[in-house]
Amino acid sequence: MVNVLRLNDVSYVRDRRPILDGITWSVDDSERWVILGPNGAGKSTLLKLATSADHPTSGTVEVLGERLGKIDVFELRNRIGFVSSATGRRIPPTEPVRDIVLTAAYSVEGRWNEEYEDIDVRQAERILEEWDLGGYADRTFGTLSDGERKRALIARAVMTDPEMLLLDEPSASLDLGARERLLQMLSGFAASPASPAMVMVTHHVEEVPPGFTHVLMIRDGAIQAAGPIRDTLTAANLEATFGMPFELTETGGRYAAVARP
Ligand SMILES: Nc1ncnc2c1ncn2[C@@H]1O[C@H](COP(=O)(O)OP(=O)(O)OP(=O)(O)O)[C@@H](O)[C@H]1O
Repeated sequence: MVNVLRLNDVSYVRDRRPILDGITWSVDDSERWVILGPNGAGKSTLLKLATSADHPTSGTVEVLGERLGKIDVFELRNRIGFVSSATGRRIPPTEPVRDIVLTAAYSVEGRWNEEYEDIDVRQAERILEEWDLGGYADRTFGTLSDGERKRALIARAVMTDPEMLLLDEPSASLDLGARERLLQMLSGFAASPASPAMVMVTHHVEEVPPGFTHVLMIRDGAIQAAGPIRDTLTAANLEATFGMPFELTETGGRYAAVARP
């Protein structure tokens, strides 16, 4: 097992307010984590540190074995796949889906006059098929549905064979069918030993893909619970995290929660 992310007593303070408070957490390459918590809990801020886009106010963050503040973060970022609504906004709407994936190999958004290697073109074709986008390669990003866009962004993120894949609410705004399709794909991807470590932020236990191994539950910037999903994703921990009692059920690796009357 190789450690890909390690936070030690991390705090992140803005406007004198602790947004993350005393977070100690680590992720190994074989693990697939879900970060669960209410709006404003600090989930995206945690991912921002994991992508090396920002530094903690105190404590230490090690990403892929490198301590933030001591290394060239641009080199590091090429080894991390990251999908969020913000990454989607950076893609030009006129960009064909094939190029969205292909340009990741060259760390650019929007094709210019680059010459692509055959090996990259073949890899992009393979990944497009894998994420069920083979028939969309010539379509432009602006013409895709939300579900297709999410898959295109994930395909782009995995194009560089990242050592860690970070997904910030990938199924937000998807209809039931698109959500289920995406969860099946994430679940299949998570099951492969060749896949990188994964960390996925969500608000909903229904969006936990089967096969994800661990859960980190946060509220007001502090960890409420963290550990293997089957021991940690409990009604008691949900109550501590979301501040109300829930009935939690699990069927075939899928979770559902409703408020307890
Ligand atoms: N740079 C900043 N300056 C001031 N406040 C910030 C900054 N970044 C985040 N915050 C605040 O920190 C809190 C946590 O934000 P964050 O986006 O990490 O939460 P989240 O758990 O991802 O929320 P959501 O589920 O709603 O996306 C929020 O109240 C947000 O307004």
